[in-house]
Amino acid sequence: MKKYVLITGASAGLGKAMAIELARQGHNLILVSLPNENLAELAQQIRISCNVKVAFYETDLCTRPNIEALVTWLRASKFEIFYLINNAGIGGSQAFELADTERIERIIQLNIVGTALLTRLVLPFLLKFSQSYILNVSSMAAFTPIPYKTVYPASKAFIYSFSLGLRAELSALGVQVSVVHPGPMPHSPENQARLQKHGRLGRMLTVPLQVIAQIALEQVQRGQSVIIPGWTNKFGYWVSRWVPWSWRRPLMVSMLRKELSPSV
Ligand SMILES: NC(=O)C1=CN([C@@H]2O[C@H](COP(=O)(O)OP(=O)(O)OC[C@H]3O[C@@H](n4cnc5c(N)ncnc54)[C@H](OP(=O)(O)O)[C@@H]3O)[C@@H](O)[C@H]2O)C=CC1
Ligand SMILES: N[C@@H](C=O)C(=O)O
Repeated sequence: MKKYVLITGASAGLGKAMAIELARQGHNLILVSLPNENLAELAQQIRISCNVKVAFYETDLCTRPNIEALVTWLRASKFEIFYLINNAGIGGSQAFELADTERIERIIQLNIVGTALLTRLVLPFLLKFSQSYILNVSSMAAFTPIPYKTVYPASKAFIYSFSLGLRAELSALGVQVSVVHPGPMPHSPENQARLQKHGRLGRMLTVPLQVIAQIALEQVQRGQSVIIPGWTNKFGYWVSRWVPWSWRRPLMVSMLRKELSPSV
């Protein structure tokens, strides 16, 4: 039987890094992301370099019909899926009063609704195995409110709570649920520009993409529930638990205002 790992948001960033790492370990993959982002080329590169099976499906996971169509395709193709990685997610920094309502809706649809619905619909595939895995990608943003990001951290707090609840519910059925909380990942020009504005702090919080992918996948294999890559992010988690929000709030406001200020 050919077992597959299904990864959403696999065309770029962390999703792509995890796809490559899993293929190196010999896993067959199903890659999902938005149309027209060279997913076919990536699939072919991975097939050739890692000698594994790679299928791909291009869709916008912001709508329920698209998610249902994806799952219909998975069933029709008779894939045996033992590992689901819910990685696709969007965010960004902007004053809430200027935010486009469509953008707000897409963040919630993709990060929250899409993750919950896809997980529910893929679960029957996972339950066919005596041991299977779900890895949800949250963010360090899950642990604190963030002004000028507002909806994004709230969506990632959902992923954190959803993952822990689901883990408690599904462990008896042989499905292990983990959640990873990356800090900032400067792999796109937009993210690099934002991080540069935080100078040394931004650099300290940054863990290379491949390292995050390796840590996340390794910790899943060890049965870890909450995965926080990098000691600076672990310290950030500790701060979010023990330093009152009233103390952290002015710092957050100033950091995020700096991030939004025009580049010099
Ligand atoms: N970037 C960062 O600093 C951090 C990111 N995260 C989280 O990590 C995850 C990966 O982030 P990152 O690697 O930066 O992401 P990228 O923006 O680099 O890539 C996002 C991936 O998701 C796909 N995607 C975006 N929108 C949709 C959609 N509507 N339907 C289907 N696929 C979609 C993209 O597809 P396509 O290429 O086709 O557009 C792409 O493959 C996300 O959940 C993010 O919230 C957490 C902490 C920090
Ligand atoms: N992708 C998110 C990273 O934290 C963001 O847009 O802020």
